[in-house]
Amino acid sequence: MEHAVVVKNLHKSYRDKKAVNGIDFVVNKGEILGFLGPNGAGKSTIMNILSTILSADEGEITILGVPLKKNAKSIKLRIGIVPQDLAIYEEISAEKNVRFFASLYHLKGQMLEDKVKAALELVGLYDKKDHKPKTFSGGMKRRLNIACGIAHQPQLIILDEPTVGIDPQSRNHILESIKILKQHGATVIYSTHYMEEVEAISDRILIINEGKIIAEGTKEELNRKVSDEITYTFSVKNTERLTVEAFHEIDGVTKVRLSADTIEVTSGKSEDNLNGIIGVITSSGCKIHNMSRTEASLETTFLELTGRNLRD
Ligand SMILES: Nc1ncnc2c1ncn2[C@@H]1O[C@H](COP(=O)(O)OP(=O)(O)OP(=O)(O)O)[C@@H](O)[C@H]1O
Repeated sequence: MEHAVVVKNLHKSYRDKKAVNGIDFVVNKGEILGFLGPNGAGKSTIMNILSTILSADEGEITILGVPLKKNAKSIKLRIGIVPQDLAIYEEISAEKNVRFFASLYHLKGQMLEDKVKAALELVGLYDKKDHKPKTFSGGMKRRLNIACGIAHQPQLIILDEPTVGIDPQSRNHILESIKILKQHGATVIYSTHYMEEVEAISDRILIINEGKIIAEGTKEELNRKVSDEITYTFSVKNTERLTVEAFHEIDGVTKVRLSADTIEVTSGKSEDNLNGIIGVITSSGCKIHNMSRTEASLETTFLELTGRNLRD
């Protein structure tokens, strides 16, 4: 797999505060990498270092095949940066904003106009191109911020919490836009503390906490790291004749909890034993009213790995 970004042993401190504490990761070409971590985890620091805005104290970074050290200027022209704080001009039209930022990348003439139009269309603001951002909602400003960062059609796009505090419609629009950028061949690094966003769009997820990467993988791989188990919960009547032992005779069952109207059976995920479990219940004369299944979610995985809730 070709790598768009390779980061080795990255460190960054602000005076005595260690914000990034020796991290290594790669970003595969063409993927959306979700950077998930709570406030203060170090996400912005890493995004700013990759964006060439901040310099690292220590570490080696290669972006699009070029070492970042000594090549920041040329790399900057090949990447798109969508900063956490809005970087738009409130008093000039949306179109002029995008044109200004795109022109910083040496675009001119018809090529510039085409890319400005494409960027405004991507974020759903082309019909508002003549309006000034001061008249926009928070979500529209965030969308314009993205258009400004990506209009030059960079190979690598770095977005730092691009959906903070916006309406669901704008959020969905932004997530869809990012998927389209990937379809057009871009590599995307996306930092957020919203679990559902990384779940919705990431090919791979890095979980960062206190300046360290504590887990990485696809959503499924991360969940498997914490638990390979599934719990079936049955709402029932007449549990008097049921015994815990009867369930433990079924292959894969690891835990059973019985109460007057509920049965919880935990089992290895890969076991094909649901029929056996239901058989034990019904053959004892129990009537099942309802059943649900619970697997480890990214939320529970995060809690397990960090001891912190993402929304704290
Ligand atoms: N300029 C700075 N001076 C001193 N400390 C800083 C500075 N910038 C960040 N920090 C500290 O470094 C740590 C990492 O901050 P960073 O902004 O990278 O985290 P984050 O994961 O992006 O959080 P957030 O979601 O709040 O932006 C935090 O403890 C933060 O307070």
